[in-house]
Amino acid sequence: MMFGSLKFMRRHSVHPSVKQVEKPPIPKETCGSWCTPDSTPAHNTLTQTNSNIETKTELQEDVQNKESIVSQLQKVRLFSPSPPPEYKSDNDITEADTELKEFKNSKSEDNSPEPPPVLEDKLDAIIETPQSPVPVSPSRKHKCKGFSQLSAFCDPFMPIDPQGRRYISWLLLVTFCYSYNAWCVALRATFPYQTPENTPYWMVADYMCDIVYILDTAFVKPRLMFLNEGFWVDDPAETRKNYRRKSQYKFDMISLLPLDLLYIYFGTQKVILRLPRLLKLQTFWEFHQAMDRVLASPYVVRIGKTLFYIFYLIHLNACAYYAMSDYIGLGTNGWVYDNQGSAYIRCFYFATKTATSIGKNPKPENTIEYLFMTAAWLMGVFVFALLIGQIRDIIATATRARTEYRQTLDGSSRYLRRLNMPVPLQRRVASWFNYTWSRQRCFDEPRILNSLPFNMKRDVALEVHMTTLSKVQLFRDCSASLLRDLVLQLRPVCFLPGDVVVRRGDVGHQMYIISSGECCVMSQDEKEVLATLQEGSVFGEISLLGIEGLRRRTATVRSRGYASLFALSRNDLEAALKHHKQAAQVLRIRADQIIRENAARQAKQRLIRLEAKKSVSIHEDENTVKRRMSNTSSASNLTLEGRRQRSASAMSRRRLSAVSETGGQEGKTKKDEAATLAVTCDRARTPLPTIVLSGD
Ligand SMILES: Nc1ncnc2c1ncn2[C@@H]1O[C@@H]2COP(=O)(O)O[C@H]2[C@H]1O
Repeated sequence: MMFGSLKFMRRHSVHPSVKQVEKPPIPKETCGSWCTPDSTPAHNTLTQTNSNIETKTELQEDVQNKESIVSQLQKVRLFSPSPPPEYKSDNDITEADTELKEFKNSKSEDNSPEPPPVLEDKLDAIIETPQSPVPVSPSRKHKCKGFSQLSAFCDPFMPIDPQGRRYISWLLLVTFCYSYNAWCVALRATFPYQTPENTPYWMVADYMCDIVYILDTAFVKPRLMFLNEGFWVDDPAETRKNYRRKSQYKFDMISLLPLDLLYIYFGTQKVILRLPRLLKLQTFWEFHQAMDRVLASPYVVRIGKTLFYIFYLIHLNACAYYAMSDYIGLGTNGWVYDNQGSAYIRCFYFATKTATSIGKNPKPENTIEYLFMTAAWLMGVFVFALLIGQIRDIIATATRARTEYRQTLDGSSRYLRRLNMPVPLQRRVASWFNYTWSRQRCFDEPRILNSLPFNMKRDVALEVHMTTLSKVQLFRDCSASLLRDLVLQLRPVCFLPGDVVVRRGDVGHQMYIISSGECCVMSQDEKEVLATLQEGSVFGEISLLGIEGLRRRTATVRSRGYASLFALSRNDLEAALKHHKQAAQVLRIRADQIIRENAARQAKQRLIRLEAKKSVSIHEDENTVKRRMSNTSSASNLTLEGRRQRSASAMSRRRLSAVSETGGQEGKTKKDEAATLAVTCDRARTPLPTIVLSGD
């Protein structure tokens, strides 16, 4: 019980504005921030002493100690409940900064056994969907340990991932063997290319392909894992059963029929006996589907497959033409092949002419030739339709995004011209389109994402924006669930060089995270750059935090070059911070630090201005006194004492007038100026009022 309460104290932050309600201890990783007491000096004190606590009284004393330390630390925070002690020097202004560093250091010094995970590690846990159907089965993981992936692939008892690279490489080999059979069986069956001399070479090639077929049917396909109601099944008995249930298994078995044994009766010239090998067509399709999935530009695969079909049909046509010519008699009439030149090339040429209806075809002279030509032309129509239709589809799909971009750009240019917009503005719009296109390659990202289920959408967004988000300090310091909650609310926006992202004095509606590029925080007069923010930096949050008197932008922020940012709306931020108090604290501390720095900077600038004016007026006074003294040196009736008094009064009059002049220029008297300065300095030193986030 006692240690339970101790644990509880160690793991929970003591927020003065929040009434403490006893909750069960939360797991360590959910507290992984430098804002939790785990990393505070209070926590260290507590952990050092807790081993000595044995009685209830000691425990209570320790709790009091801890609370006093925590309250001291919190006095300098924005969310301090009570007025702070007096600040003795300007160094106090940077105290928030030091405090942040201390907290970070104390985190590293913390004796906690588990260091907080870095964001990249956290992201692995955030993305819940498996990245590939590689089995999650622990048994498989265990079996794979110590073996190379290749040996695992060769192991006849290991299941195979159907989307793994090894399997796709294997499919490539089977597809190659299939293509060899598909082309060579027809070629050797019709053309006289298989002679008794080269038959052994052909047969070696044939049987090597047959070995690949056998290995595929006996050892690879039966080990393929499959999805059963969303679970990957990698049990060898089950995968084997699954393969045998498929029609593919039957075709694969028929394709292996050893009809070649009939060579004994018919001779090795009867290559047509290998025709069943062409039934392994499903593996050919499977390979193309797999390539379509894994390649960055699947259009290449699709075009390749279409061309394969077209050439294959023309090849079959060429084989049929030669067979027909051979049957009628080579060179016996004007239509048949005249047995001149390379037989295959001449016949392929004829078949291409017929299929594409390009060029003059020889006139058929008998019924059988007419029938052949009719069939060839019909096939030609089909080939043409297939070729044009498929290629058009593929190209249209490949360039659809670019076409849409062109249309949008043209539409916007026409619209701006019709409204007679200034040319520079038109150029800026075009420039924005170009930049956005070059960055995102699409304008309808939300539409694509919206077609996915919520979890998948979130995982896709996390993956896409992973590089940028892993650099955001806020997400590093807070729990990973904050990132999960926010990632879908982030809206990508682009800015051109010099664009104002937020303007000082405007009402804040969004905060920003820099995805790429740089943004400059400008001083009040926009002449000085206060800070240059880079990739992963967050800005524009102060006016969203609901700080009394700071609901408008505190500074102007401009993009330096092209900048890609993520915008997060006030409502989305508030909704997230309602559930992530830790993130709210991080933002408040950062806001506190920035406000103090800005206030200190302004106070210093005013002081410098005032000092400069003072020295100018004193200089002027001295000159005037000297002039007067020289003018009135002849007037001996004045005593030395009288002159001094007059000079002093003149000097004070001049000072006063100088100050009132300054006041006139700036709409303030010197008194006002001094008072403002005092207030500013005071503000810079004293903590700002408690931030009230709506929903807190
Ligand atoms: N000195 C500074 N250094 C870094 N960022 C600043 C500084 N001053 C203001 N900002 C940021 O600029 C933003 C302007 O809009 P906000 O006031 O909403 O939030 C502000 C801060 O995020």
